[in-house]
Amino acid sequence: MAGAYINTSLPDVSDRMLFAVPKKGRLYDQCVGLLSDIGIEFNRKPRHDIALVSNMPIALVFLPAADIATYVAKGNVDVGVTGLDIIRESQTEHDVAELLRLGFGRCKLQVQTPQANTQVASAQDLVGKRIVTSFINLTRQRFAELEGVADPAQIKTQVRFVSGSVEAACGLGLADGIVDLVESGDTMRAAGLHAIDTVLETESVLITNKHARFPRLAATIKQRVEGILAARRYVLCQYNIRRSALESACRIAPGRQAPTVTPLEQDGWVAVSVMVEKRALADKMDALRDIGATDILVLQIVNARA
Ligand SMILES: Nc1ncnc2c1ncn2[C@@H]1O[C@H](COP(=O)(O)OP(=O)(O)OP(=O)(O)O)[C@@H](O)[C@H]1O
Ligand SMILES: O=P(O)(O)OC[C@H]1O[C@H](OP(=O)(O)OP(=O)(O)O)[C@H](O)[C@@H]1O
Repeated sequence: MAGAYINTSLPDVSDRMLFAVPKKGRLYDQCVGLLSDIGIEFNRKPRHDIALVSNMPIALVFLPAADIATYVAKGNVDVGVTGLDIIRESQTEHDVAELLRLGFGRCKLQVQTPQANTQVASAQDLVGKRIVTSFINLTRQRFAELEGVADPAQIKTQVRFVSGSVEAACGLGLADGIVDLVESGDTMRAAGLHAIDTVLETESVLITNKHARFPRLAATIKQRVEGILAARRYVLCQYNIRRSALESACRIAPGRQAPTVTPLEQDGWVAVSVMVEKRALADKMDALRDIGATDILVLQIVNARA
């Protein structure tokens, strides 16, 4: 077997589901935090890109975020976490199944141009000009739309690939515009650029190969992640209210499925327990108070299952 060799320092992963995780960069900390929250225990040795999970038949494979969609699509790994932008750019959306949007790594892929260049007010004004980006496929698709051309290979806009520091391209005179990710906008503004078009809104996604070898395990991971996402998004709100006001209270805070209602020892009163979205909590508490709810308590949810 030419080229084949056995590396005895690599763990045997043949019976394990391979789970790809970004090895560094913007998604790394959030992914590792999520793994811990869903009860995945592992010990990653320094400079090792494979770590065996000690309490589940899973091996974590630490890979560049930009390559994960392709590895999952080709079946080199079974499941993975990466950005929607990467899935679309690597044109793997038909070969991977999206299990779950994860709510972190949220940003926009935007067309940007120097603020000082008043000749360019919209992306249409960049048609036929020079664009620099790490997202050549998505950029060509967007300019094909703007140019009214069916085939992105036929566009007249010149799209050139760079692997990083995209924002420097206009200042260096290499481009009339760039297409890159924007979250806070700090990097864009520091480079004297502003956004004139949004190509894609992205966030991180849990994906699996369409012919996954471990569908039950992948479903378990999905279910656990859903529980953690729900726990992060909701709190448990408990209050007492007169039974006569219960219907109004349930309209204010209907919960995910329905509130749990328990009779109180005090005649005509009930205790209610309901999941409430954190972002709406203060308004809901005010509204419940206004219709006579008392002893309104808010409890943190550590984990959940639907
Ligand atoms: N500013 C940002 N805010 C939120 N999410 C981001 C941001 N930048 C990138 N991402 C998301 O994280 C993914 C990986 O981006 P990142 O810049 O970490 O790439 P990387 O090249 O793997 O890491 P590095 O830049 O350290 O080499 C992106 O494809 C995108 O989905
Ligand atoms: O709008 P902001 O909050 O400033 O974020 C945008 C920046 O984040 C990403 O780069 P990152 O910092 O991850 O480094 P990279 O250029 O090495 O990928 C992206 O490529 C932008 O440069």
